[in-house]
Amino acid sequence: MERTDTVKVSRLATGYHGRKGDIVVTQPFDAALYSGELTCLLGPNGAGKSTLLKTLSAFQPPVSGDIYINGRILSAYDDAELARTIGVVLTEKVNVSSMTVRQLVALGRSPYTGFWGALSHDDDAVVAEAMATVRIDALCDRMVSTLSDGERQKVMIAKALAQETPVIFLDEPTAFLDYPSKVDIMRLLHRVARRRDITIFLSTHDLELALQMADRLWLIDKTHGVVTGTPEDLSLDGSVARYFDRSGVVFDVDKGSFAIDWHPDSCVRLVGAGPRYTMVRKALLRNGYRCSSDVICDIVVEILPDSYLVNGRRCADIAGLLDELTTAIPVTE
Ligand SMILES: Nc1ncnc2c1ncn2[C@@H]1O[C@H](COP(=O)(O)OP(=O)(O)OP(=O)(O)O)[C@@H](O)[C@H]1O
Repeated sequence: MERTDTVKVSRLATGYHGRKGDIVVTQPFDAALYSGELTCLLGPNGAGKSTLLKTLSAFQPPVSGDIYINGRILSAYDDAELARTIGVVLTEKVNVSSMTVRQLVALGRSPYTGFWGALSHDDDAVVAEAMATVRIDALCDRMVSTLSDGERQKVMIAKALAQETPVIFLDEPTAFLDYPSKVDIMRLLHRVARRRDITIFLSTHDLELALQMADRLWLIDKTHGVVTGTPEDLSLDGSVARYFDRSGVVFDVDKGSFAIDWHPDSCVRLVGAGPRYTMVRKALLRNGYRCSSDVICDIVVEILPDSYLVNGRRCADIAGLLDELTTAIPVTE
């Protein structure tokens, strides 16, 4: 499938109009979003993610620069055209307590329905398909007020799909969800972008998930502005580390993920292999011990088939091993 740069920004600066002049949140940058791709916008609190999404959705004007959607400048779109071009899913809980799931998803058809908003058979089919895509068919007659946060988030995504726009923007769709639900939503959006060849752009704080699941990232912060690229290119060129390394957290480019920088001050010779080796090393690191199988240390931990040895004393599990460590008598070699 051919990739099209559906959304293009040129020397775009975002921000607000203050009494003393413009407050620039993001300095001018160029970037693009592509059809068939899921792009994630990542950055620390206050970096300007919501401001950028609101600007791209035409809820507020740019401080400077231009936004083009399907080759046409955004400011030339009227409200009706915008509603058929961009679907927007915000995080705020919608106040639709007296509505069923099906009725809420059907609101996505309002850019196409007449003055009275009556749905044609075709509209009904689009609503049913949107609910099926997001796998919420079973919820269709439930009142929206009775849904869990994750279920409601899926309903809002189905509403955006029913709107049949080539572009969908979502502000933190994975906020407040448990980890499996976050994965579920991201996987769903990734699949929908591919299958329907639409452009999906979302802001998130779920860095690890975005690194795994996004086709492309936009990284944003107040110091560096915006950089864009595949998660892999941005990992390799140091951008991910530059945007997110903090004291105590380091980006491990070999694993493509972040790790806590523990600064261990003691060492343990750890003898063994496999998943229990990995788990013991993890527990020891958290308790201030650097582990290696080939160093000479006062403390030796051995992983046996059914237990652990700490300087020759047997422990049944890792909790016992940690207790034993506090009283371990140094070995003499
Ligand atoms: N209406 C406003 N007028 C002036 N400044 C604003 C306004 N709204 C937000 N800001 C400022 O713009 C900056 C970016 O805010 P924004 O909400 O876009 O960040 P964000 O990256 O979405 O943050 P978070 O991750 O915390 O949601 C912040 O410094 C914020 O205080």
